[in-house]
Amino acid sequence: MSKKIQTALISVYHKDGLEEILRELHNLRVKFISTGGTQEFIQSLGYECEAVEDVSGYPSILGGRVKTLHPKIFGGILYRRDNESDKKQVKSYDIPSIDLVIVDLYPFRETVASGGTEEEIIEKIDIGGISLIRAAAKNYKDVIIVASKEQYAPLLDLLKEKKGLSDIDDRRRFAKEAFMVSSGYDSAIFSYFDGDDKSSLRIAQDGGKQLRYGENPHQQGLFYGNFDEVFEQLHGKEISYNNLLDIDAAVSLISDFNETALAILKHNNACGMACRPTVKEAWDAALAADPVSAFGGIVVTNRRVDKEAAAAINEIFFEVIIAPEYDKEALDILFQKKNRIILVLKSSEKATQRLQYRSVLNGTLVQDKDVSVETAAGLQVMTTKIPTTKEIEDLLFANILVKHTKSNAIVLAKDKQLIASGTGQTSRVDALNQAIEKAGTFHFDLQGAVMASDAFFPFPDCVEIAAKAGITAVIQPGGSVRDGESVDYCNQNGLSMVKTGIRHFKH
Ligand SMILES: NC(=O)c1ncn([C@@H]2O[C@H](COP(=O)(O)O)[C@@H](O)[C@H]2O)c1NC=O
Repeated sequence: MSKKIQTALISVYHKDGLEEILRELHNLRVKFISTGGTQEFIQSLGYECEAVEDVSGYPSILGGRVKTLHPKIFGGILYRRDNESDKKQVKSYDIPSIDLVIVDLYPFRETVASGGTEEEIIEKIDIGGISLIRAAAKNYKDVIIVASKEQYAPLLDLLKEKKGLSDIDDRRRFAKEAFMVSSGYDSAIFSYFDGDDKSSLRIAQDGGKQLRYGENPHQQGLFYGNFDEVFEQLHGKEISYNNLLDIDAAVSLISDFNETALAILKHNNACGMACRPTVKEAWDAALAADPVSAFGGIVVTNRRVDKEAAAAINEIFFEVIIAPEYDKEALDILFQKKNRIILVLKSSEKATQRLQYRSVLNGTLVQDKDVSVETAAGLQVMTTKIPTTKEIEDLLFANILVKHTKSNAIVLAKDKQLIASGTGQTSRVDALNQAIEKAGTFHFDLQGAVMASDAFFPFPDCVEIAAKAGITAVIQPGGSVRDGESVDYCNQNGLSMVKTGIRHFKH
């Protein structure tokens, strides 16, 4: 059954965006009841508005901690319009009927994010507003609840197109959104109190985006997150589930490099990467590692893409390009392919969360993101031979790459260029053999190249194979009971080896 709005209770923290709603409600002769600041705002626009205090007969107390929390307000929202006993009670206690509630909660998340003090944060835990939302949403059969500014547009549609008349489906939709707001709000409060304890997991992610499908077309997919906060999409088709996985891997990888770098990724692993003075040179060197795999991949760089780089990149087919900036002429070239996704990385900080979540069995695994980036100062030389300065640069370069490669992983590099990697293998020897074979396929000379391993060498077999292939320096976490055997082999065969003490498994 359609219901008409007669009285609206409005209590909003941020007043902006309300003007048009007030105008429409006023045109529909809706009566306003409001809390202090909101009442002042409504009256400043020339509309009549009754104070909550005048309805309840009770002042706002405790510095505003208690203002709407009164039976006359909550009775007016919660009474069942088709229940005779409720109707009698409402009449006898002189409770007004409230059929629209508009709330914008205290900005709790924002206060935490802006580094507010504990006292400021606690005061931003909204009590009355959240209660109004829950009450109105519970009684959606009779009441419309607008629990955030996101719902102003749907409310305006209702006011303009349906002259304020709502049916039960409309009101239930608003109620659903309201519970999303209230549960998200409480989860944020819980997370703040929980801090680093992780005593239990409450995740509230608003606004899930339906993707075309999941990993495969027969699977459904959704993305919960704020893509637009991280990227500006300048061009191309809709981003898919697999694109998002690759984009995440690409941004994580490139964020670990300070100098000009470019990587090409396929299925979350880098199949090409190099650091060079210009993006074009980095592209050429990255592509050389594996021009076959690069086809259809994701390109990411940490520098502005110019015309020269764009022209070179444009020569092969790839799905996505990510960069912090593009020259206009570069975009003219890159726009040539209709579906190509062109992204501006606006903020790499906002691109990542401190924690990683993964569904396992009937639960969720949570861990800190692997943000460790090893430096020369932290390396411990294990062999009598000390790596040269150039080898150390290559070792650190390869070590970052191996951290971002699926385990078991081996990365071979030279002159800050990825030569080849062994990815996601069930043994470290297999990973190394895969890398050596691939280097051969693309005619790389491994003489003087370095090897990085994501975890320690359980046996000396890897250094034996590597030495025979021409590798001269090795970086690994260390920690195997047989480290000594690998070190002995290196010493006898003129290799240097450093350990980082940090394992980088990526399962
Ligand atoms: N204490 C209460 O009874 C109460 N009732 C509503 N509020 C909040 O007060 C704010 C609006 O206050 P004002 O209209 O005075 O600017 C809104 O964010 C609303 O969610 C309250 N404040 C916090 O709990």
